Parts: sequence; C-alpha cells; structure tokens
Amino acid sequence: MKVAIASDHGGLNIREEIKSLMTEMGIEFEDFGCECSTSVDYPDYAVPVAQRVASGEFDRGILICGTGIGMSIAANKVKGIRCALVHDTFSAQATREHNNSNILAMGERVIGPGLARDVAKVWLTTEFLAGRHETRINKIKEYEDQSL
Ligand SMILES: O=C(CO)[C@H](O)[C@H](O)[C@H](O)COP(=O)(O)O
Repeated sequence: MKVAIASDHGGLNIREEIKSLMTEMGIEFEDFGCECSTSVDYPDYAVPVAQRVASGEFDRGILICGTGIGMSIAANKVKGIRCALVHDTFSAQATREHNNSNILAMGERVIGPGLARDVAKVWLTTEFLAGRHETRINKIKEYEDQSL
C-alpha cells in the first residue's frame, strides 16, 4: 500500500506520529507537507493529496489539520474521494469496512498522538467488506457521475 500524507500547521505533530507509525508498519508513504512554521491554507494540501489518491497514484491518503474538518471538506470535493473524519477506533474500522474510505482525516486539536496512532493503525489495516456496502457506494458514484 502507498499512502500520501499531508497536514496544515495545525496538524504537524500528528503527521509526524503517523509517519513513524507507517515506517514501523512497513507502509510506503510520501509526505506532501506542509513545511510550515507559519499559517497555511488546508485546501492547498487536501486537494493535491485527494487528486493523487483519486488518480490511483496513491492507494490511500491521510490528512491532518486542527479539527480535520477543513481537510475532509476539501478532500471530499475531489471526484472518487471518500474522506472520513475519524477520532475513534470504532469509526476507523467501520469507515473502512462499510465506506471503503480512501482518505482518513484527523484533528490535532481534537485528539492526542496516542489515539491518532491507534485510529490510523486500525484504518490502515481494516479491509472493505463489500456486499451491501458496495451497492451503497455505487449509488454515491452514480450521483457523482451525474452531477459533474
Ligand atoms: O480547517 C480547519 C478547521 O475546520 C482546521 O482545523 C485548520 O487547521 C484551522 O482552521 C486553522 O486555524 P488557524 O486559526 O488558522 O490556526
């Protein structure tokens, strides 16, 4: 699996935490910033990561900002992206099994590094269950195709 990861200035510490987790897990990743010590704009990081996942260049993406909300809103504007904002391990498992989410968003001002690590680990290792869930995702795809 190849993962694209990015954060704004509000998500730097958790980004580093998740990068060490992925190194420990032997997961290939590329860091798309920010290289910031000052304030940046989350869409400048969310959209390029989402585009790389949507195009198939990367299998999954992880985005972190202060709340995870801005990153998830921006990423979900890209066709083919199912970005889930998750701050607990139950939802991390459910969004992989049910939604086949391809981007995980988290907020560093919401959860600490330990929980973020657990959430990411569950999200990275849980498989999509398909079946009835695939039918539902296909309905989202149909809407996406019609509305563009
Ligand atoms: O987009 C967000 C909120 O939905 C992120 O949490 C940002 O990191 C946040 O808005 C940044 O806020 P700041 O006051 O500019 O640091």
